[in-house]
Amino acid sequence: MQLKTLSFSLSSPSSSSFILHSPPLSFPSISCKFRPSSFSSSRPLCVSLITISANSNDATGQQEVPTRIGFLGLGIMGSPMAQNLIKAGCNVTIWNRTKSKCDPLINLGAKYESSPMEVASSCDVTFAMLADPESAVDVACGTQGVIHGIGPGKGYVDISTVDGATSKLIGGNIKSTGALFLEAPVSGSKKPAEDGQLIFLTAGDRSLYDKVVSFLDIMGKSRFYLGDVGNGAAMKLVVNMIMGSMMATFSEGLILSEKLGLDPNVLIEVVSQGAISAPMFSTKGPSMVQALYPTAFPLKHQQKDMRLALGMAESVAQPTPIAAAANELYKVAKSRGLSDEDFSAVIEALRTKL
Ligand SMILES: NC(=O)C1=CN([C@@H]2O[C@H](COP(=O)(O)OP(=O)(O)OC[C@H]3O[C@@H](n4cnc5c(N)ncnc54)[C@H](OP(=O)(O)O)[C@@H]3O)[C@@H](O)[C@H]2O)C=CC1
Ligand SMILES: O=CCCC(=O)O
Repeated sequence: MQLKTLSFSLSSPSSSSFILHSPPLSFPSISCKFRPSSFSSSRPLCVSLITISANSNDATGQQEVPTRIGFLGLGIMGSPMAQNLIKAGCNVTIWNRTKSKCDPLINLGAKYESSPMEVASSCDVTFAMLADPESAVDVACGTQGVIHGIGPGKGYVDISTVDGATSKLIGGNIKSTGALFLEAPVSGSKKPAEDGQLIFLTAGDRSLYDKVVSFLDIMGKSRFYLGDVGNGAAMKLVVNMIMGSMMATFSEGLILSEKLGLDPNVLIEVVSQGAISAPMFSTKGPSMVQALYPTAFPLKHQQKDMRLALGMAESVAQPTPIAAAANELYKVAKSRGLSDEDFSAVIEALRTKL
């Protein structure tokens, strides 16, 4: 193994691409973050990358780094992710169904196009961060969708949390145009998105992964390359299935401690010092005790992920009784009008009148 430091400049947004001399495509699948030294958008950005090469002869590899970046879907996650790209000096073109959400990013220097098709047509690589399978398919493959603007030499990176079948459908349509496809769902919520600390779970075209690592490293703290399309989606859904069940059982514990006359804040403290300590409990617990649910991860999306994870488990005949029970709780919470609250509002589904 050889450690190698590479530098390149993103200071020429008008050129369509530039060449980064890179190692062969054989470096390990797990990479850590190396942050740019500055996030000022007013001067050229120098990004330093350290890549691990299994081969000391790297003179053969030349990697084209895309310069025109598209970003579709500017919700809770997409907005700060696109903002980090803009602040890092990238040349970003945006689109969102609700146009008003584009305005703050346009003020930061983003270009705007009026459809996913036009964004894909004007960019080298287009990222998308959409709500669910339906919106991800519509934006990629609908009448004004990405497939009508993308083609050979371009790439599409779908960061939305969807199931493997949806990702394969989108990937197949993108690749039929001659473009490359990468699924790249993320772990980490609103704050990690703002702080550029997301964890990317990628799968698909390895050559596209290699082209976009510098952008993933602006938005995230680590990245995994997991092979064929569907593996990133599956990993994401397993993680979120665990998270959804954890939150449901944590909610039961908080409610039960209250009913028993215990101080739930003390419960949170006890949990935080023991083997089941988790950042999620410490950060969300105190607000839950106050019945406050400021939205970082909407409850409707958590229920969507439980539903998709259960479907995935069904497809391989794997029993997941805990997740199935937790899913029912999220469905009750949705029926009580809590869809747009943070998913920690699932605790409300457990409140009963004595
Ligand atoms: N929030 C979180 O903590 C995390 C979320 N995720 C996943 O990331 C994705 C986005 O999440 P988040 O940003 O929180 O969600 P939001 O609900 O805040 O944003 C959803 C985005 O999808 C767009 N959208 C929804 N329906 C359509 C449609 N039919 N056509 C076009 N665009 C549509 C919305 O547009 P509009 O503004 O017009 O409504 C918006 O841009 C989801 O898949 C979620 O599961 C992953 C990790 C963490
Ligand atoms: O999909 C949402 C994930 C939220 C998190 O990882 O904190």
